[in-house]
Amino acid sequence: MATAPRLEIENLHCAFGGVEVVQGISLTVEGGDVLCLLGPSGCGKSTTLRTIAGLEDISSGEIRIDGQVVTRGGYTLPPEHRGVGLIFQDFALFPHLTVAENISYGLRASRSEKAHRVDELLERVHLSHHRQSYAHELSGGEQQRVALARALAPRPRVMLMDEPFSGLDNRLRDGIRDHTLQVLKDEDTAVVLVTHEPEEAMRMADQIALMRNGSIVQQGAPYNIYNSPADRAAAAFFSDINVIEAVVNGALAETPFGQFLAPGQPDGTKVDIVIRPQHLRIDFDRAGQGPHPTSEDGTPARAEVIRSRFVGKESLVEFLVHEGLVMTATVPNVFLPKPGTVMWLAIRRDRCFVFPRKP
Ligand SMILES: Nc1ncnc2c1ncn2[C@@H]1O[C@H](COP(=O)(O)OP(=O)(O)OP(=O)(O)O)[C@@H](O)[C@H]1O
Repeated sequence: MATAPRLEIENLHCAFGGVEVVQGISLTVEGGDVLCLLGPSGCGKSTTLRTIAGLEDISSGEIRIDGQVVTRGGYTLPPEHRGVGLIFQDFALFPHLTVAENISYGLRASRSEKAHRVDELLERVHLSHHRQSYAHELSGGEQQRVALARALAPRPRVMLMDEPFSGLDNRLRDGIRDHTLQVLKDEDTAVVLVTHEPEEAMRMADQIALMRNGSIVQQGAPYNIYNSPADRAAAAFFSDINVIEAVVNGALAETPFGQFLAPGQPDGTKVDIVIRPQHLRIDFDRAGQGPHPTSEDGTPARAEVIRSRFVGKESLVEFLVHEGLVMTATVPNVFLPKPGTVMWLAIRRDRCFVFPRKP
């Protein structure tokens, strides 16, 4: 018989004072997998997480862990019986307990089993030398690792993490994220991680659920979400975008970069053609001529440099294509053409998206 997924959420609704903030969310997470709830502030990420923990009542829907119903309209298994671990932004360590005591605090086991589990986790989070330290003697990163070990100690079936890295120093964050991910994978727990940072979601997630206004607008592996966004806003959530506005005529949208296919869109439909700055190609002007059109890049358009800036690994060059259409290209390394320089821009056809415009 096939085993049930570690965590299943079915058509979850949750409201505060009659206002629905979670509107029909369904999700599945397997053991050892990380699902990131990603979205702007107020879209309902934390509320969803809190319903999984059993800290928030739902209006309707169902939550199951290893096939066992933990929340259903009118029934809620108390948080302590769900087998879930929680890590929030403030690690909330007990200041009067040592690192080892913090980790063993929630463990219900014999003294020797506790000692064994604490040793194992201290090793896993590289803090064996700090077992007798107190929270105030640890750096932010070390405190985060104690919080992780403490949440993992009872071997939770599901780990819930709400912006767990946002209080950490920028320079440390990447290393701590990678290490945390490794520890979570080794423990085979199913992880739901809330974040509003796309880079964090891309780095940590096996699956991203992109949320907006209480609903999931798109769900998939980071690569797929980035490369096949569901709509203009989904594309814009992950990077700056360029948008060319056009109107459909005969299933085609006419632009300065040639025609784009708009299959299934009736004549007169307004569409947005979306392209990320790194997918514009730049070429030099040769006596008023640009490069030849190709099937890969379509027709190039003449454009004038407005501004160029070097921002570290790459340069940002802003172009005026025509009145009302400004486009930005990113170019690796240093490329700083002067304002007024005439160049030619082309769009990588395999990297652009055509979306009907939303009102
Ligand atoms: N206990 C509550 N009572 C009333 N409204 C609430 C409560 N908790 C959350 N909300 C509202 O529900 C909506 C969703 O909040 P939630 O915290 O889930 O969003 P979020 O996506 O996690 O945002 P953030 O990233 O800012 O934490 C918000 O409009 C918020 O004001």
